[in-house]
Amino acid sequence: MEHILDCHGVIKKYGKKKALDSLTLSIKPGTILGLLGPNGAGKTTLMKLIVSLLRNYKGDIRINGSKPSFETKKIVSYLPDREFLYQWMNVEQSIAFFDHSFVDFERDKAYHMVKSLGLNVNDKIKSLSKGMQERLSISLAFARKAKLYVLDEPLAAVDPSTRDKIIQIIIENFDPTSAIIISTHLINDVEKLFTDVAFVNDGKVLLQGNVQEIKNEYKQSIEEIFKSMV
Ligand SMILES: Nc1ncnc2c1ncn2[C@@H]1O[C@H](COP(=O)(O)OP(=O)(O)OP(=O)(O)O)[C@@H](O)[C@H]1O
Repeated sequence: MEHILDCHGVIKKYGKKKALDSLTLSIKPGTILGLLGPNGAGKTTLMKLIVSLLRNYKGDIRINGSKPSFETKKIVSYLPDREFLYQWMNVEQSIAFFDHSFVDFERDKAYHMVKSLGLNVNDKIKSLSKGMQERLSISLAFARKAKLYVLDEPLAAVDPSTRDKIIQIIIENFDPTSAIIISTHLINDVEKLFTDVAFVNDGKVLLQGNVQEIKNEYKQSIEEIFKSMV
């Protein structure tokens, strides 16, 4: 089966600083990968390379067989780790904006998701709390019918019960011909979402594999294994 994402020996430097140091990672369709690593491990750098926001790297990155480019952006839905919504818009205008921006955007799905997460279409973005904006951002990212979803710390600001609800929505809507990468520090809270995890530290992948197989092998929780490795 062809990988949706293949990264091989990826090196990315900022000046003399090596943010990624021969990083190798691959993802098959049907994978929900937790990208786990401490601050500064290289998670955001890797995600920005995948979504073609950063260039000038060494090694090889392939998305569905192609190098990251304007073309691959069409099949990758990206949720950055910073606010990206236009504050002057309301929820409905944000949905319309995404609808115009992406051919794979499913407007009805977006309406359904924002509604089930307790948002009103007339809510002004600037009046929404950080957690409410996160609910909208996640709805917009998942309303695209993408091949690869790249979500940088998407669940940090939402309360635990909303987090569970979002996890439920992601699982219910997950198309097994696609794949998701999610970076997070909230290992225990979101572990149930992952089929696979990759531990990243100092720009390298220390361990990647299926969650259940890793747990069986190490006989510890993912968080315990993670803490013993990084
Ligand atoms: N624009 C930049 N210029 C210089 N160094 C950078 C830049 N962006 C990131 N770095 C450095 O690259 C390394 C990896 O950073 P990155 O943001 O990818 O890590 P991260 O795993 O996403 O961290 P966090 O969990 O804190 O968001 C860090 O040492 C960081 O200081």
